[in-house]
Amino acid sequence: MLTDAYARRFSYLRLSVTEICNFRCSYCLPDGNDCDSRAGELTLSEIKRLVTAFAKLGTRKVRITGGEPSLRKDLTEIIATCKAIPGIEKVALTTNGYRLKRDALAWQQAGLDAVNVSVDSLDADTFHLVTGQDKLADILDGITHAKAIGIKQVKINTVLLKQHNALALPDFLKFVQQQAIALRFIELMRTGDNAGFYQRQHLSGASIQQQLLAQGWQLNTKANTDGPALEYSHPAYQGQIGLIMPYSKDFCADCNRLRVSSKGQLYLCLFTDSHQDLRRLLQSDNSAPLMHFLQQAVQGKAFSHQLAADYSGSTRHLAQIGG
Ligand SMILES: Nc1nc2c(ncn2[C@@H]2O[C@H](COP(=O)(O)OP(=O)(O)OP(=O)(O)O)[C@@H](O)[C@H]2O)c(=O)[nH]1
Ligand SMILES: C[S@@+](CC[C@H](N)C(=O)[O-])C[C@H]1O[C@@H](n2cnc3c(N)ncnc32)[C@H](O)[C@@H]1O
Ligand code: SF4
Ligand code: SF4
Repeated sequence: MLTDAYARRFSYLRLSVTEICNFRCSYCLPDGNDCDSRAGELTLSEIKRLVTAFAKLGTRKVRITGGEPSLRKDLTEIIATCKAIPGIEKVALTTNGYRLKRDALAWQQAGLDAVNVSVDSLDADTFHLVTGQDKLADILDGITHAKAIGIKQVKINTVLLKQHNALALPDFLKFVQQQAIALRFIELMRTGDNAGFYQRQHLSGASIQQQLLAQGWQLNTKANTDGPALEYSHPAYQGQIGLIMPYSKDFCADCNRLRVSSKGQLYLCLFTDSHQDLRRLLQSDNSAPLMHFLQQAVQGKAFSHQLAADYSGSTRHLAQIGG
């Protein structure tokens, strides 16, 4: 099992498969792609070797992310490859939803267990303004479709933005009252590129948490491979509300995840400036050297990010490593 110096165990791999994205989310890639090349993206066989080594070291869940992972033409094969690796129990995807309606069935048939879709506003104009794409209705249809075809877990991610969705809690609550879906608010994180935007738009999730508790929402228990969200349920609501609050105390204490970028770099944390190139260890089916490297590398994982000191490491934006 991959275990770090603080006895944290890593059962969850976040694997980015591309840095490319077709959206222009104002907190992430406001000017669109700053990388227009697919050169150097991990190939299917490199992904297979990578995930095999992680699985032998105790990884049970792989979340495929990006950039926008659905822009990879071989995404369905990537899902099937990850799902077929002994030890991998759950294959999940984080997507902007652009290809959900078209491809969700193929992904589900390839073994996709879970999909998280970014929806920053339930108002079509605001959604357009924040993401640069006038596609809210399409993406909501895609979410309905993904649930209807039997993808076991479908969730929504909403970045909390002072200007755009700070006052929209009643709309989001109404949405989850009628839909059996978990909607998670993510506190906006400062990255290398978004300092000014962060200053203007960051909002703590604490007041939403207080409102939920005051209205009788109850914290759900977590599985070992779950991400950092605190998810709450209420008997009068079909869905759940979650909060991802990286600025809160002890957020990193139970970190269970590691990241590999689409170019095969190991990131021990979302916000670090040191990453290690794994590519040379992905050229052979012998997992042993890669497993040994990972076991050593994980000892260098810091206890926590340093966001409170405005330090984002070398992370310019989250499309670079998949959030
Ligand atoms: N700071 C920090 N933020 C994270 C971490 N993991 C997830 N997030 C934030 O939460 C966002 C949404 O995460 P998802 O890709 O939906 O994955 P998840 O929350 O692990 O999802 P589940 O597997 O459903 O629990 C990420 O893009 C990040 O913005 C983390 O380890 N550290
Ligand atoms: C980087 S995206 C990659 C996957 C896909 N393109 C998507 O948007 O779901 C993953 C998640 O990170 C979130 N995200 C991006 N930049 C962020 C930031 N600076 N702070 C908080 N969340 C951010 C997005 O809203 C999205 O839910
Ligand atoms: S958050 Fe996702 S969809 Fe939006 S620009 Fe970043 S990578 Fe693209
Ligand atoms: S910020 Fe780093 S240490 Fe903290 S939860 Fe995220 S990946 Fe883990």
